[in-house]
This record gives sequence, C-alpha cells and structure tokens, in this order.
Amino acid sequence: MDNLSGLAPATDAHLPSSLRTPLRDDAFDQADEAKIAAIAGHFEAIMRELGLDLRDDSLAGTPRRVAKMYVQEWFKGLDPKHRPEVRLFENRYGYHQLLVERDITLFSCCEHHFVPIIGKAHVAYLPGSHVVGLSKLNRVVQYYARRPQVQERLTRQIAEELKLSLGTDDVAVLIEADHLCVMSRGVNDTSSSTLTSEYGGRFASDEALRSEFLRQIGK
Ligand SMILES: Nc1nc2c(ncn2[C@@H]2O[C@H](COP(=O)(O)OP(=O)(O)OP(=O)(O)O)[C@@H](O)[C@H]2O)c(=O)[nH]1
Ligand SMILES: [Zn+2]
Repeated sequence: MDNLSGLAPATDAHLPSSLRTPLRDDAFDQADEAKIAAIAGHFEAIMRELGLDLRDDSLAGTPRRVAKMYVQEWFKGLDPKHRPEVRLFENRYGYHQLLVERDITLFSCCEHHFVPIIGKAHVAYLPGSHVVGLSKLNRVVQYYARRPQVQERLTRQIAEELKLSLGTDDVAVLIEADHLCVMSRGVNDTSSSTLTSEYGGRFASDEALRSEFLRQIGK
C-alpha cells in the first residue's frame, strides 16, 4: 500500500516531515530474509536482461550478494530498528567548550542513480549539563548515511537527530563528499566534490564559534 494517507511511517517520525526519507507505510512489514529473497529475484532479472549467463559460477551468487548488501549494509539505516540509542552522561567535568568529532567516514548512496556517495562528516556541539559517548556521533552519521540519499537531506537529518538526542540546538554538521554519479557517468567529473553544512543555535548566531569549528576541521 502506498503512503498516500499522509500518516508518518515509523521511520523518521521524530523528524519534521520535510526531512523524512520517503517510505511507504508497509516498508517493514516483511522480514529482512524475505526482502533479501525478493530483491535477489529482481536483481537476477536485471542481470538476465543484460544478457549475463547466471550459470557462470562467478555470477551465480551475485543476485543474493547484492540483495544482502542492500538490506544488511547499504540501506540498513532505512529500518528504525537500527536507529542508534544515544546515551548521555552527566557533564561532571564541567566541559562547556566546543566538542568536534571530525573526519567521520561516510558511505552513502545517491538516491537518483543508486551509486555510492563517499566522504567525511564533521559534527560538533556545545555540551551543557550532559555529554554524549563519542561513538554515538559516528553512529548517528552512519544511520542516516545508510539509505538512498541526497546530501542536503542527509546533512539536515543528522543535525536534527543530534539536536534531539543531545537536547541542544547548539549543533554543527558539515559533510564533504564525492558522488560517484558525478564522477563515473554523466558529466564524468572526478575532481569536484560537494560540501553541505547545517548550523543550529549558537553556531548559527555566533560567527566566531562557526569559524572555530571550521578551523578545527581544517576548513
Ligand atoms: N542536489 C543534489 N543533487 C544530486 C545529489 N546526488 C545526485 N544529484 C543530482 O541529481 C540530478 C539528477 O538529474 P537528472 O537530470 O534527472 O539525471 P541525469 O540525467 O542522470 O543527470 P546528469 O547526472 O547530469 O547526467 C543530477 O544533476 C545529479 O548530479 C545530491 O545529493 N544532491
Ligand atoms: Zn546520483
């Protein structure tokens, strides 16, 4: 059933509607294993249309390999069961300066061409009464990256999630990424890259703070 009702699917219900990844209401009715079997069948049909001989022992397992990769890795972040739990700790150290997690590895997938987006995310926040376990920042980036994406939405989804889970608007996100759809086809430009950013709270109003963030990530 298509999501024509306007009801929010479980995925991204916590985000403003303009930032939700478009999903149908029945997106997760099927178990992962059933999804993998169905996708493998569809991918086998694509390979057949290309004229490939699936009896070849190198090609025979490809439909299932691709299906597993889609469900368990590339598009894992579509499923709300993988949304990371962001644990906060009391800020006993009284640390209230800028905290930057930079050069977070980012693997995503262009939703227009289904080819990789590869880059780095840099995120920062100003701790208040609580601090976050550092790896949770990487996990939030990964959760939203592991979906069919456009870089602008990815950037804003990460920023909104951090604002919600850290309980502060003082959040900055900058993503620099290479789009394989730009590099390997179409315009075939292998030197350009795409930078996107989102600044909330004091990062939006305080130019010196923003500059300090950019300096710390080497921009
Ligand atoms: N804004 C935005 N555009 C993207 C992103 N990833 C890919 N695109 C662009 O999406 C556009 C799709 O445009 P179309 O004209 O429908 O596709 P196309 O014919 O394959 O376009 P070309 O890539 O120019 O050959 C292209 O310009 C892509 O570069 C992204 O993350 N953000
Ligand atoms: Zn693309």
